[in-house]
Amino acid sequence: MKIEPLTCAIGAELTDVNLGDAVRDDGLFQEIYAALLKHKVLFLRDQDLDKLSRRDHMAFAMRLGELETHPMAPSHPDAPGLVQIYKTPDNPPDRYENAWHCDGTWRETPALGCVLRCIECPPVGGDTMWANMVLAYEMLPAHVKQEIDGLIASHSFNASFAAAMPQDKRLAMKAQYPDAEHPVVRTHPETGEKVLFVNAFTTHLVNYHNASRVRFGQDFNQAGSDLLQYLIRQAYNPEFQVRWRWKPNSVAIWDNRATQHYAVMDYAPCHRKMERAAIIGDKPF
Ligand SMILES: O=C(O)CCC(=O)C(=O)O
Ligand SMILES: [Fe+2]
Repeated sequence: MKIEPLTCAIGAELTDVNLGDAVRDDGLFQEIYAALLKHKVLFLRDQDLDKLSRRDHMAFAMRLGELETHPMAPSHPDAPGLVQIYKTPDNPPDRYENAWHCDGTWRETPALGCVLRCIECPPVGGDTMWANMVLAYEMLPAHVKQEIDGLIASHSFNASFAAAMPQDKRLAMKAQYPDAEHPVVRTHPETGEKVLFVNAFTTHLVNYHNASRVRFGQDFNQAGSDLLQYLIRQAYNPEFQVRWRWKPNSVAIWDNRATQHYAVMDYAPCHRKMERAAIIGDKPF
């Protein structure tokens, strides 16, 4: 297996390897996992269904942990647990993955990561981008790092994906997934790296207003929301990003604990079919 970095910031392509082999080969799996922790998102081409079956797609993901179910997206009929993200003329490209986000921060335990395969894609367009949120944290000015140390933020499903849902559905979702609170800076459980952990699902800073300091005499609510917006914007910096051009049978594996991503919706009225196994993560600290 060869590992070729795609940018200075994030992402590497794995070549000369079939992901299916890593289901049964521990050494290969460990090598891929080490590359994932280092590069944060890995890409592979030509992982056809006859080489990497749907069952093996799920089995590879299950080496990382238990599979997550999705409240809205349907599962594949032959592979329950594999979520279909199919954008077709009957299910036209909508506007819910084209926001910089970290998967499932509206849950108590956001996803550890995902394994996403492209089944069908438009001739051009429909790329996905990822951002390195460890680097985004590192590059913050020292006084901002100090200011956000110990801050907690609230995250809501309704803040992003559900904004366009009918109210009764939205309320049902809220009952099932009450808002979750997570540290603004989380520690990666395996690498120990600090990660800037706010995104499109983050609604407000929970304990900023209680800070016992006056900040330029400003209203704390406004200052807190300015600070949150500034932190959320860090993922938008191209210096922290990689952009991946899909082909059928390309696969991306991302560490959701250290990244955000954005699926570019620029391909209507073309089709795009993706299949995704998400892995349950732990509670951020
Ligand atoms: O379709 C994609 O490229 C990614 C969509 C997404 O946000 C996800 O699978 O979590
Ligand atoms: Fe996502």
